[in-house]
Amino acid sequence: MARNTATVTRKVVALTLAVCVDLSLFYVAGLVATHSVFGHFAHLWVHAALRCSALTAVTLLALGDLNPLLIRVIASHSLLPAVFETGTKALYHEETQCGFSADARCWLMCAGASLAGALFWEITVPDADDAAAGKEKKQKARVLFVRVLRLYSPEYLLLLGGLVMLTLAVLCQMFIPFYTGRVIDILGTQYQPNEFVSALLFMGLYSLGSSLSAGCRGGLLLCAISAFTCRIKVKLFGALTKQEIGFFETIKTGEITSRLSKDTTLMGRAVCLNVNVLLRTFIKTLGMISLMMNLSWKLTFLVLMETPITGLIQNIYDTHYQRLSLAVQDSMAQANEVVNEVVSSIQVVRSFNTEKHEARRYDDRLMDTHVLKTRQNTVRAVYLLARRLTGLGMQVVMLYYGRLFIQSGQMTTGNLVSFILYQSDLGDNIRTLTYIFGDMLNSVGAAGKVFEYLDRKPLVSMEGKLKPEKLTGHVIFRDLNFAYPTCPNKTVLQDFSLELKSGQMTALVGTSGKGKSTCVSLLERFYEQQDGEILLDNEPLKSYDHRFLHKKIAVVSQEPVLFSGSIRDNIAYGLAECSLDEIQEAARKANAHDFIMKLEKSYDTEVGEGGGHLSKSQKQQIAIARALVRQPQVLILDEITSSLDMTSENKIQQALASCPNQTLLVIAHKLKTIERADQIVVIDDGRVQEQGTHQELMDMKGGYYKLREGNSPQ
Ligand SMILES: Nc1ncnc2c1ncn2[C@@H]1O[C@H](COP(=O)(O)OP(=O)(O)OP(=O)(O)O)[C@@H](O)[C@H]1O
Repeated sequence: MARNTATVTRKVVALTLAVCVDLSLFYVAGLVATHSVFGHFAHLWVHAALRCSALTAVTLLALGDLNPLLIRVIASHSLLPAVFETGTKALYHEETQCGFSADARCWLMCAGASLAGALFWEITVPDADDAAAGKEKKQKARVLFVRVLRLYSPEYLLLLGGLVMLTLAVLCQMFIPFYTGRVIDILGTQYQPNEFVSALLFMGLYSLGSSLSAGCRGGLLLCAISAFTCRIKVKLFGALTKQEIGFFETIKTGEITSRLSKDTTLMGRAVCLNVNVLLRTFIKTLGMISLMMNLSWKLTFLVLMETPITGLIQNIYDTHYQRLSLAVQDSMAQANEVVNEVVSSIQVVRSFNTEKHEARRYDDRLMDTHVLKTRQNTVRAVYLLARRLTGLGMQVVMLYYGRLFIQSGQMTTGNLVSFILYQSDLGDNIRTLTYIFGDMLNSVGAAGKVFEYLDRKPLVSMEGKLKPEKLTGHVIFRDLNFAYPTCPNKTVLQDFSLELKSGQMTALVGTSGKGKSTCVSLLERFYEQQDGEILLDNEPLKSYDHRFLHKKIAVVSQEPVLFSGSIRDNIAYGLAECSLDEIQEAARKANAHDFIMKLEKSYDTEVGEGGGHLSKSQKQQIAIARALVRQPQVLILDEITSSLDMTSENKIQQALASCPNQTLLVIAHKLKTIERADQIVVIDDGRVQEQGTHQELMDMKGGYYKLREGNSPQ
């Protein structure tokens, strides 16, 4: 706080000092000028340079630094009288005495003009100084914007059509106020039917042309936007599904769906529509200014003085509004997250009777959004008030001068009416021009988030190319060290080494949370180990082609996951060509065929969302069939017996025994089911504690023996 006060004081002192020095120099310059013996203009320019140097020195001394805005203000303020005088002399052979006499009005005019100019520059013209963080952000936004435009390339034809229509619409629209003024003039003076009819005819033609072109423009641009959004959504979805599993654990589902649904739409719509609005407004503004100049250049300059003030208000508003918009977006994503979580776990919510608690949680999140939205609306209300007041003030001034000009014969009543019509539109256009930059940055913000995901390289690479014709399924885990990306400090596997011999059954056992499923996740390449390597047939796992690997290594996990669709679709999931015979064969092995045939549409029965129409053991059997139909070389069964009855379990065991060349990795808590395994590996705290056959381990009376004893009721 104290620091802020000191800074403000220093700035006020600097300003006062600069004004005093400058006024003294300006006054002295005026006095000397009147008695000058050498050329007026040389004198004027020398003084301009002197003032410029003095102001720079004073500001540097007081502030210790000069930013680009200050340099611009100082330079334009010091040089304006000299430039103005020289220009007037060169163009009109006149002298205005603005720079020659020590006139305070001249000083005020120059100060106002240089401030307005610098302000306008600051708002509209980008600064090349990348050092400032804000500027860097804008620079980045521009790069993103150009990138979005490039992505529009397949729709360029539609966009071009839209732009042509847009130009036509704007040009036609611009002439309507002009003819309105003309009609008033014709009616106000001596009525001439021919002129009246022709003015009306032109007005009608221009209105028709403008409406038709505007309609076509809208249609073409909306088509382009729709095609673009679809393309980006598919692209983003593709990029997302390629990310490693750790990515989905760190990013919330709500955030991902929000990027996919909202940001892609915002990016497509806003960028394209912004370009449309920008061009339309730009063409219109230029046309209007030239028509207004034609009607009265003095009044036009007066009206344009409103621009820097509007720009400043707009700039302040944009900064606040954007910040609040981002906060609202985030807060809405958090509220959606609660809904996603509750809907997907509704059974848990019901059984723990936490409906009210969840509703409160949702309410809390919505309240955050509400507070932010209220703030956003307040900012908008204040902005609208400031904008209206400025506009109103300018209209009063314009009407006052308009009346004077009509009285002095410089314009007609019709001219003034046309001028007023243009002016009301011009104000809006200039506001739009300034606002559109803020809005572009906003929409580009959404594009930035989409690109962030599009450009993200998955941490677990999928670029392996190896697809050997023969695979034996010999797996080696060598000196693995692994921690999950979400808990990088908690080592789950430590110096973990294990060999899965080809065609043999290996069982991983151990108490909960010791790292058994983690081995499976690493074998599936869901994560990348920090140290060590996993070899499949003596080749690093990562060098295998992604599709090939997941056809050759299949997993049936603890929680079977099915997708909505038929049973047949679910069993053949991910396989381009898979006959019904193969599907039935796999279903028979998984002991699923009998129950499937009893269903009304047998293999074409819909399983419902997440397999909701089936029981847990039926889902598990289909998941097993899905793994078996691929005829994998390495089959992993992660605790599948928990949801199977004894008959199914026995049948599946038999079926698996009929594939003698398959490497089988089984994780089991029911130790009875793995007694016949070729090797049993006990895992404790991420290491192999002991390994051997059932009998060997029982004889050792170690960890396995204890587990077995604890397991004995089974
Ligand atoms: N996605 C994850 N992110 C962070 N930590 C995890 C993740 N999955 C598992 N863990 C942690 O890693 C450790 C080992 O988990 P893992 O699932 O491999 O154990 P497990 O032996 O298979 O247990 P269970 O028999 O209960 O399935 C546990 O402490 C667990 O909390």
